[in-house]
Amino acid sequence: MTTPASVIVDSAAYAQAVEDAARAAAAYYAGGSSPLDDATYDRLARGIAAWEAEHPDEVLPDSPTGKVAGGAAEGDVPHTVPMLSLDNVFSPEEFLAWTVSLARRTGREVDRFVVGPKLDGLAVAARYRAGRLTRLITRGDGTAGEDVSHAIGTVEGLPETLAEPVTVEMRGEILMTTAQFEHANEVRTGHGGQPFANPRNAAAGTLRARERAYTVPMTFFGYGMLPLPETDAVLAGRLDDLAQSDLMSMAAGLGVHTSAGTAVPDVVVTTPEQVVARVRETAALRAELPFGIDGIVVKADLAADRRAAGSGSRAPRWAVAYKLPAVERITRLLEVEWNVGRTGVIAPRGVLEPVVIDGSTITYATLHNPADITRRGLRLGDHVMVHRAGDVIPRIEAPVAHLRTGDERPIAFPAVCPRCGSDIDTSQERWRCAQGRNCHLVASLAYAAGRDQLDIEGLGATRVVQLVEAGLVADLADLFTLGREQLLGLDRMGQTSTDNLLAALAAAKEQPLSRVLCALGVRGTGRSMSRRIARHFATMAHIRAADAGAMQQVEGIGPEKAPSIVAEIAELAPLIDKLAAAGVGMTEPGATPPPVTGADAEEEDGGRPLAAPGAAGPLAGMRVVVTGAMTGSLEKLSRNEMNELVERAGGHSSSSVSRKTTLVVAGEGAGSKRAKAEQLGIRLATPEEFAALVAGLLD
Ligand SMILES: NC(=O)c1ccc[n+]([C@@H]2O[C@H](COP(=O)([O-])OP(=O)(O)OC[C@H]3O[C@@H](n4cnc5c(N)ncnc54)[C@H](O)[C@@H]3O)[C@@H](O)[C@H]2O)c1
Ligand SMILES: [Zn+2]
Repeated sequence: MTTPASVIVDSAAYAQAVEDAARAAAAYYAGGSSPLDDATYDRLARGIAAWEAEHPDEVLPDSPTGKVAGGAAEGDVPHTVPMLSLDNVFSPEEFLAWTVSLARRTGREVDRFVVGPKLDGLAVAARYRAGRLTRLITRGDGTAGEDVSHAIGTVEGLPETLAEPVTVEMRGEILMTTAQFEHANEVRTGHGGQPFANPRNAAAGTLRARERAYTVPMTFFGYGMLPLPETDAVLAGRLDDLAQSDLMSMAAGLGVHTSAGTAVPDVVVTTPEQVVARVRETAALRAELPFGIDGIVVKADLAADRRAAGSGSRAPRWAVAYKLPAVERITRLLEVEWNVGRTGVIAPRGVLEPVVIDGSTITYATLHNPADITRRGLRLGDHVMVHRAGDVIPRIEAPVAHLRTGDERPIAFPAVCPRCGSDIDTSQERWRCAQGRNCHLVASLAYAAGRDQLDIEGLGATRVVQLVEAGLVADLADLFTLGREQLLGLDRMGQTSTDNLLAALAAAKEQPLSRVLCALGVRGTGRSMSRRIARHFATMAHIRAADAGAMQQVEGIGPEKAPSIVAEIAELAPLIDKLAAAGVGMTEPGATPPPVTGADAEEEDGGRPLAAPGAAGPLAGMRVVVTGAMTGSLEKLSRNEMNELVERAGGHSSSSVSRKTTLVVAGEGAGSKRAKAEQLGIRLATPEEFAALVAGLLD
């Protein structure tokens, strides 16, 4: 898979692209955050190169094409041997083609390859004189780099003295491990700074910063060693002749950190097929590595092969980077959702503008906890760097602060548990519902007691919490066996409130099946779906006997929903039994059970079409929408109760007006729905007219 190129259509677009690329690369190499993610930058760079190939006379001097670091970095300390970039391949085919063209150029096959991780940091040259680290230099433009010796002593794996007093230059990558990155961001934001977008960025920024009130550690991985002009001739000769793999063993022996101790050490193989196999192994390990890699580097191992291949001005010909798909993209943070886990942990989750990372569309990313959001300084609407590797949950790293428009909004933290409404324990970084594991129970009981379900007056969230905490209620059915004495024993429960609650519970037992079903909170069945199921089956026994096929006979339940509803009802069997035993109603007044269906039944009645359920009543076959404020005898009815009334009268209630709608009950203040009904020529009724229509069903 090659990164597609941006398409550049004319000179003006080309000039703009060059400017954008130069600005991005300057930020990227300086450790500021680039406005582009790597995939976007690479697409732009390829577009630029493609346009230049067609218009060689119009190439601008600032073009990144063919330059180390895209021409965006520089320095004033000359390198003894240029520090180059690497050419890229993206597939086994491209890699094989690379080996073939290399063999053609050198007139020989490469004998041995060394295959290792392409570490995602920045290249440095570390000069050791008589075994002491004297100078640290960045890659810069490849011929000269920047002196960053001030960082000596803060880079793990890059010792200040070697095991032997040799004069050599170590080359390698400086990066931050994931743990170092997290630490660095904590320290940095603790000092009032903006968090870094990702570990690479953090390493680049940290390495170049000269004066800072704090130091944060980084890690070095050596991948090259060469003589300096002062190196004695014997050693210089040896270094020039050693295989890459032997050089690295020697570096490790001198005390320098290399990939050797990691899960993806450099390995020596002899065939291109073995290289490809190793690439696959490394890619599979990527997500679990404690440091970032953006590919695999393949090098000719033997000095003779390297000499024969030589180098171009931008990259050596004896090595190539097998790139892995980018794991980071920049997208926007649209919302933050707060989800309560099984143990009551309240975790924020970012809703993203969908973005494709490594072939999957990502719409959510974890945000850890509120403190983390504060630390990262995130706001809604921010552009954020999103990281996703393998099956690991995508995470938001940091806002790309300079892309802010001023329209970003602060992220609101919940004041009470978003599920059950209880207090939140904020004493730890991970917030928890004060109800802990009982949160779910409190939430489901409060829901069941709600006005549109069992309508148990006096049983709000606070009272539910009290009952649960006192250990009196462990499920919905326990409510109906509560005794007077038990209730009186609770705080703030006097005679009157106890009597009222007991009366409300007794009344709840008389609720129709539709409300009991709704109170059970079966996933995918809200108020209107519960009503349809209850009217269709008429009794709980019929609902429980229904298989997925029978469940699909209910309007609005398709082949996807039916099995999960059936399964959940089966799961709820013990609770339903307990409710029935406590005297809770299990029938829907006015509904008749469907005739027996299934193979047997069909034979018996010769395939006769089933009678449409609930087809009787003044509104039989009608689709009714209720809108505006109800008045007169309907004044006290909630919207849910109105819908119930419509369905008891044999109609079908709906919340939006369409061509299928047959009647719109428009009360005071009815707006757009009324207008739409008029426009479509649908019959309108005032609340009074409607009340007359269903008079027989009103108390
Ligand atoms: N987001 C942006 O705005 C932006 C801008 C510029 C460049 N970039 C990214 O930078 C990359 C190209 O940059 P580049 O030319 O600096 O590097 P490169 O990816 O072409 O590879 C060369 C570098 O690989 C490194 N490397 C890691 N492990 C190595 C190993 N085992 N052996 C040898 N070298 C190893 C060295 O630092 C070396 O300099 C692209 O991925 C591009 O997307 C991004
Ligand atoms: Zn809760």
